[in-house]
Amino acid sequence: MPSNPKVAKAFRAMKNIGISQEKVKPVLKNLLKLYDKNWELIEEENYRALADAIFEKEEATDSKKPENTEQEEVLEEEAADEEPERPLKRLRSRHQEVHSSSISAGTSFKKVEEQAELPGTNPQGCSQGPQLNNRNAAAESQSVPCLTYVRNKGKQPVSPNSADRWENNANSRKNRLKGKETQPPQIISKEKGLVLGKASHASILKKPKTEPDIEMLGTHDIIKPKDEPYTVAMPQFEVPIAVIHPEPSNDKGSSNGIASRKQPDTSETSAAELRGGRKADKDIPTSSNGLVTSHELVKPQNVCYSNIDIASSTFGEVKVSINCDAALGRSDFHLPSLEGVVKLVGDKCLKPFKALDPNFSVPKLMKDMCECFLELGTQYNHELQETAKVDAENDIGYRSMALVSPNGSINLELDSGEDQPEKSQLPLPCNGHTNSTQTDQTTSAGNCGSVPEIDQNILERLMSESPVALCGSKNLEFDAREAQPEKPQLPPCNSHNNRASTDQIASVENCGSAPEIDQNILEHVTSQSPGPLCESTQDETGSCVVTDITRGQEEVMISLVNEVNDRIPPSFNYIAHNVVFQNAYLNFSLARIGDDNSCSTCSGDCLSLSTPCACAYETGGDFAYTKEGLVKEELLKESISMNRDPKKHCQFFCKECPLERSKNEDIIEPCKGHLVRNFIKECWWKCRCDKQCGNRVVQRGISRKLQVFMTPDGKGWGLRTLEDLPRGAFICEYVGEVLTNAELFDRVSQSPNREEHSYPVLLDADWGSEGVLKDEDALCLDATFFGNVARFINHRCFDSNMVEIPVEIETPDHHYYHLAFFTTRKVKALEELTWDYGIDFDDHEHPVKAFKCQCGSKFCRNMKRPRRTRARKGW
Ligand SMILES: C[S@@+](CC[C@H](N)C(=O)[O-])C[C@H]1O[C@@H](n2cnc3c(N)ncnc32)[C@H](O)[C@@H]1O
Repeated sequence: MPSNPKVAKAFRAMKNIGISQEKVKPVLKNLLKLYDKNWELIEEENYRALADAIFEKEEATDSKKPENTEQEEVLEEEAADEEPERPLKRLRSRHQEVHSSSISAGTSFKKVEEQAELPGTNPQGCSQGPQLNNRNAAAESQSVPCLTYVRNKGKQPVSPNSADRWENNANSRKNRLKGKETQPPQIISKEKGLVLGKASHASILKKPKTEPDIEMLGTHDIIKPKDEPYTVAMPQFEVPIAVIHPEPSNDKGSSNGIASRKQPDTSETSAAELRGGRKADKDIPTSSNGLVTSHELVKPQNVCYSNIDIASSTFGEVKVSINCDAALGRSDFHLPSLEGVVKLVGDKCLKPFKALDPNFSVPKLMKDMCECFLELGTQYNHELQETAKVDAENDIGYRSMALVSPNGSINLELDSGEDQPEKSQLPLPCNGHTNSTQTDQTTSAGNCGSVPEIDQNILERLMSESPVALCGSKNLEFDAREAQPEKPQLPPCNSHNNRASTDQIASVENCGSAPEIDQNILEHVTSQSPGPLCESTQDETGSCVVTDITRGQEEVMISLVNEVNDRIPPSFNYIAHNVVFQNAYLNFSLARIGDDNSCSTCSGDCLSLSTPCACAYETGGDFAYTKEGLVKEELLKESISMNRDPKKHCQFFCKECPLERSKNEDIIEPCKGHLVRNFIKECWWKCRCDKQCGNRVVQRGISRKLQVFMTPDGKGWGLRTLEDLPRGAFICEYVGEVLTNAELFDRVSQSPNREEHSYPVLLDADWGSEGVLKDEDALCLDATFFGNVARFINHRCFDSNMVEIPVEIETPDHHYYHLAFFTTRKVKALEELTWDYGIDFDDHEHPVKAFKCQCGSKFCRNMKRPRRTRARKGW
């Protein structure tokens, strides 16, 4: 045993997740050096830093060199002063509770009949459906409880030929999390004290409690994919952040996924020069601000907004200074925290629109910022100031200052730069500073420099939207130029103002030293916003056509046509992968994926193995896909049957249903039930099979020829296939913002027009494994503002040609998963693709008003009477 107990403990922790000492030792040694022997950093989150660094190292090197095996050497070498490798994944210093659902015992399913009964033949009828998808049978329905519960103790693969393999699916899934206390699912059972109430349609809608701001910070804990650069501080405000995705379709950023730092660019050319294509004028006034280093700040010549100043140094530091005269002479003004201001601006600008208001502009944003500053400043709030002080103690990349002149005019400065001198405490209220829009006259922040965390999103938006790009002084291997996916040439915009087009992209590219930002976000803001799809042209027949609504974000181009009416393409931000909105808790860590949840010894294509690997446990010991990449019959039938007749399937009932909780926290109605769904589990990073392994389908993205079109029957836009499709084919994932159920409730309640199209679905397939699910774990997806092609899929009652199946990719914790659509039958080219939202058309109390169904199905639930109850898949 090593003499240092901390080392021994680290070895033990790694051993627990299957990592040998040989692998741990060199990495631990490096980490110790890197963190100055700060064991706290290494130990936190159950040695997550260490585990991640080990995995990264493994991924980065094809050949593994055998290391010395003596643990003691680690200690001996702690003192060695060779330059350690940087950890390949950046860690966040904050502490975070490792969440995971407790495990419930698996449930044995009844074998489904070959063909699901049609509604007409089933007097019980299928239940009504969801708007926010939750196929919970409404409580008045006669739900079929699970009668047997079998625990898959051995986790042994089940014979692929076993007729019971889908029965084992749920068992294995419930057992997948290590070290979790097992507990049976909440089943309809009076003995367990669960109430099986009737569906109440009279619940009072109540705004959910909003989390305090302090909790909003640091709710995300995301490891970036190896192909992407890492972000020091994930954005925390209203703009969603990209969720990890396994194989970016565009090969951008660092090829090996290692975000390393470049040496600072010491060239004399400043970012402003690059943008303007000329050398900096050394006579341009420079800042004397204490926060700025000796590098000159150069004002670009093309900035002409009277109350905004932008200056950059030769090292790429940039300062944005906003002058807000409106506080002039106001004695009631007190300096608010910048965090508060940014939050308020976020609320004001972003909340109502999400996809940017077509009238959005940076000057307007800055004006809003000044107004918010004034608003908060005149409602002096001591608590806010305290928060600012606390936040100021955090080490953050972006600094900001708020200066108030003696005459009350405000000068806000946003400053990006990591080599700033120590932050100064903000004396509050601060009202004795010289105001100037000239950076050289700006008073030192030392006198008034609150340094709260500023939303990186705001900066990124500024980067992409501003006529002058903001550049940070952080130099990373990541080059914004690489971040631009190769996009097909798009026809010129003819109906909208595409502010974030190539000009802005170019200015970001030219920065050379882009701040460290999430590549996905950069893509969103540079290529997506503002929302409208503006590449529509008219073809010779006068039809509106968009060549590729994905703007190059999918492997295939997806066109849009309107041959029916004058409606122009909708305004939204196309994203190929989910993004996290705000409070949703996604805990991705390779360290959480044990060996029994990945195939670390596989190579090539797992589907060709004679005995299925560990990744097949989830699906009862057999892979979910055929060699042709289609979902296997049994799983498909089971999934279809679940949608068509949920009452025949196993449901769980939450102890305290998040849906009901968000409606009324004081009187929480009984849970109306959630289906226990079968998951597909795909191989992933920790697996050693290759990227083309047949057990990786959804993560590879859309491959079929699809088209968005205007439906002729009043359903608005729809999605259709341009090729014949076999049964069981993957079409697309439902991509959108990952929100908590409470956030969604909030969003929908605040929506000015609730009757408009809404796109949320619940990720409730595993809610039952928890006692009381926390708000941040009760997730859903909303594609209203950020989404992919799935947002165009229309509803069809009962006999839709697609079915959704939950897919586990990055995390065994099923709070978060992917919702993937597969065909339920052969589909002919040009047929519309539909899925059954599961809406209860009679639920008039639902926050989202149901549309009048035009699905045309002979089983349409909206037409047929008497009503059938059917649980929504959504809310
Ligand atoms: C996910 S969106 C589908 C795309 C939508 N048609 C559009 O134009 O953007 C859902 C919305 O489409 C419309 N919709 C979907 N299925 C429908 C149906 N069967 N009948 C009538 N409207 C439908 C409703 O307005 C619904 O809120």
